[in-house]
Amino acid sequence: MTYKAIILVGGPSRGTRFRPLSLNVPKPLFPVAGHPIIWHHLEALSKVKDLKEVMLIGFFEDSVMTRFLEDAARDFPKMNVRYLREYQALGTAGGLYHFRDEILRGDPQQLFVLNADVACSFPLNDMMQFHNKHRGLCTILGTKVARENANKFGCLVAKPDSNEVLHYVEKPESFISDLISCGIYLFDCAVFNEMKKAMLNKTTNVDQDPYQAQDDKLRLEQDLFRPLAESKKLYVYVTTGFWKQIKTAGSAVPANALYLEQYSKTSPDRLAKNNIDGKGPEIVGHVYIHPTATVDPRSKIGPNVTIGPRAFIGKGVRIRDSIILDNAEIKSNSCVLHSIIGWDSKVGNWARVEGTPTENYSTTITENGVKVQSITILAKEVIVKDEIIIRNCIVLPHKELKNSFHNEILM
Ligand SMILES: Nc1nc2c(ncn2[C@@H]2O[C@H](COP(=O)(O)OP(=O)(O)O[C@H]3O[C@H](CO)[C@@H](O)[C@H](O)[C@@H]3O)[C@@H](O)[C@H]2O)c(=O)[nH]1
Repeated sequence: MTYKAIILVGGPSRGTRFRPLSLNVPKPLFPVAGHPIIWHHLEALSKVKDLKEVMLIGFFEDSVMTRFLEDAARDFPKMNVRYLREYQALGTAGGLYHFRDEILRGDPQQLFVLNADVACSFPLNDMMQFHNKHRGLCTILGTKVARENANKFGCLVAKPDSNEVLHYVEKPESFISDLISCGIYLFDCAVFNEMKKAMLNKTTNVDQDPYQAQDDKLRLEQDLFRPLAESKKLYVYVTTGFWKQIKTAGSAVPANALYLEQYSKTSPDRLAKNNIDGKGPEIVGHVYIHPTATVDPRSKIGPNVTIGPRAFIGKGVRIRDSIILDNAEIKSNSCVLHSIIGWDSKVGNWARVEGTPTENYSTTITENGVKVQSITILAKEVIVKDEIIIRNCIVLPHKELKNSFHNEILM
């Protein structure tokens, strides 16, 4: 059996909820646990035997992906990783259908398709085993979420014994199931025939099907999964591993924590350790420090912290549950909690940058005109002066903050 994989990376117009961080880097390339979000997808795919090619499909300009593709070629030399650009947003199945000849070249039998905006333990080999036991065309990776969050996802009702999907409803208005789609799929390549039918159905049955969006996009969720479920060709593999959607900028922080925890089990050498002689920063829990970062031995870091390339962390600094991006500086005795500190930003001495951990899946930034409690984000090149407190704020690039702020979006 030979495999290929697709990562649906979307495009510039889709990164809006990831602002202000997507102003500087496209969301799929935002670093989490020391690597771009989709690097983690590649790492998981690299462990699938007989998977030789990964195609990123999206509508970003080609140049956006160049550097990432070079790094991927270095880090995953056994896989050919390429970028295929849609001339416009074609929908989650539209790009696959458009590039079908390219995808089917070399005659792969099965195809993984992964949404870019998720953090996951990616149990791909388990999905393969499950997939090869049923007679369906598609296995969806499923997970359970809290009932009140379920309608933000594709919801599945499956037969308890076989896990055959009986109903698939994308973001239903009322509750139908707490079993949801993780946006990770394994298809038999024969699914392209079903896509062709879905495409024809869409172009000929305009106005007739209330479930279909009336536009020229082809979507896996609305146009393909329902007919596949009706013809008993759709199955769900329910994972107990971790999974989290990365929609807002703040959701990068919990995603970071999940990947750091994974490192602790699969590659503990990637994580920072306390020096045996007690010299060096005090490390609490899971922490990733880029080798080019400078961290003062009198600081205390962790848990769930990533410190990026060339960052500088001064003496007496306390950081937890945060991502410090490239070349950021946190000066002496400052405290950074539940926050993202943007590229080249500077936090002065005795300052405090603090957010609120959020467990829900809300993507709204304000409610009734008031900023909701969430991770604090300093975008690129923000300066926080000495002794200033920034709590529960989103700060746009190039701002200099000379006063303390709470619960605000600072433009
Ligand atoms: N290439 C390409 N990619 C796209 C397009 N539209 C969306 N994507 C990519 O497809 C993924 C899904 O994005 P959305 O369409 O925004 O859907 P969603 O709200 O994230 O919901 C999807 O994911 C959930 C799990 O995270 C699922 O539960 C849900 O059913 C659905 O698949 C993202 O990685 C996005 O970048 C497109 O036109 N072209």
